[in-house]
Amino acid sequence: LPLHTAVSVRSRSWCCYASLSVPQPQAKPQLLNGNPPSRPADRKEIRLGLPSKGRMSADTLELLKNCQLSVKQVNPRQYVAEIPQLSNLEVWFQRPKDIVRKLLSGDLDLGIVGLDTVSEHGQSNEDLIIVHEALEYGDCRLSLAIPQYGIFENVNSLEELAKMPQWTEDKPLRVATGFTYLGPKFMKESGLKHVTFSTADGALEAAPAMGIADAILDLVSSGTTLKENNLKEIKGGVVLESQAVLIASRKSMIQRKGVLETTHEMLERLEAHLRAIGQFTVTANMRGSSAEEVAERILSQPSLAGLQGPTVSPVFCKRDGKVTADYYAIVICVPKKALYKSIQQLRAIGGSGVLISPLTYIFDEETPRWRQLLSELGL
Ligand SMILES: Nc1ncnc2c1ncn2[C@@H]1O[C@H](COP(=O)(O)OP(=O)(O)OP(=O)(O)O)[C@@H](O)[C@H]1O
Ligand SMILES: O=P(O)(O)OC[C@H]1O[C@H](OP(=O)(O)OP(=O)(O)O)[C@H](O)[C@@H]1O
Ligand SMILES: [Mg+2]
Repeated sequence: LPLHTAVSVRSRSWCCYASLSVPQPQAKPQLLNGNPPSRPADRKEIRLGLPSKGRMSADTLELLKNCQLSVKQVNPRQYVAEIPQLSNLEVWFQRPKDIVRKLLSGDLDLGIVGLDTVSEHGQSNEDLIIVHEALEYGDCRLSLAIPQYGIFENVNSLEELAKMPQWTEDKPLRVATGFTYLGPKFMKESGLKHVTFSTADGALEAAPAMGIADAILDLVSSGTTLKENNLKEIKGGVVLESQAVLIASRKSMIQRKGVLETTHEMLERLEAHLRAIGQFTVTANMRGSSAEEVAERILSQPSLAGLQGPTVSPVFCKRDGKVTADYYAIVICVPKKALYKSIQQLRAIGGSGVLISPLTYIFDEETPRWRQLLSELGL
């Protein structure tokens, strides 16, 4: 019977193809390196999802470029690209929420999106792992906001909002939000009983003035949009602080060849770069009688200790036929914020010819996040 069934189904489908007299337009598969796309289960390539547009997109490409992981995209409307530094990796440009969905469905292995998107669309799914939780861009918060006017004029906290007599079972607080998972969860955890939600894709700040909602729950960064729409945040109303994060599928890291290694390389470069962007390398010359004496002078200044103490090297010159070292070259790392104070302190102890250079990477002996990831994966 199985054989018979197989044959008959096959012949039926042959018939079906034969009856199509008009050639059908076929969706042209997107080719990467000349290869047709493979099915999720048997694909060999590693896939990284990056935001295709919106405010995260340019900053994500910029960060990767600064980590020497430039994305090679043929043109902005092509959704597939590569990072030549990472072999066997495909980059797919997708909307942030689709990146999270596709990580869960196994169609992507890694992704960069805002923490808000992971929390909303990942819904604490165990397969999603946040590999780097602070990529230092896309900063915003998911926050509850209410009108500055009318019955809300003297309401400044979530507690006060909850206590307002206006909210009853028949007439609940109406909240407009795009965060239909996190919103109700937050309100429930905050003990607000009489609440209903409505949703929209954008421009939520208009909802209270339009009479559609009493409050909104949306992303805030500078606060300008709220202010321009006569809305205010309230104490205790922040659901989540968000910034860009690197996420990965647990299943992919464990099962798909090469995903864990690629995650490690990306993590190392990201950590080393993000550590470096806060620092400058400072080199200077100092007159001194010995390297130790120069080092002592440097270490007497609070802003000049560097990451692991100063490097001091003799600068040799020939005088009266003899090779001597009257000067020493010093190299230290200085936090960008403390740069001017450091220069003043260097000058005060006799530093001259001060050169400042940006740093690309600071590699530690070991990356703490990598250890954490391995333990989370049980490896
Ligand atoms: N005002 C903001 N300031 C900083 N980061 C923000 C701000 N708004 C959003 N973000 C971050 O950028 C991510 C992408 O937001 P963006 O508005 O580009 O796309 P989206 O809202 O997901 O889609 P769309 O608005 O096109 O429907 C958000 O998930 C969040 O992490
Ligand atoms: O605090 P601010 O700096 O003013 O930023 C907050 C605004 O930015 C986002 O909107 P976006 O620009 O993405 O428009 P959208 O509503 O169409 O998503 C967010 O939804 C807020 O409306
Ligand atoms: Mg938006």
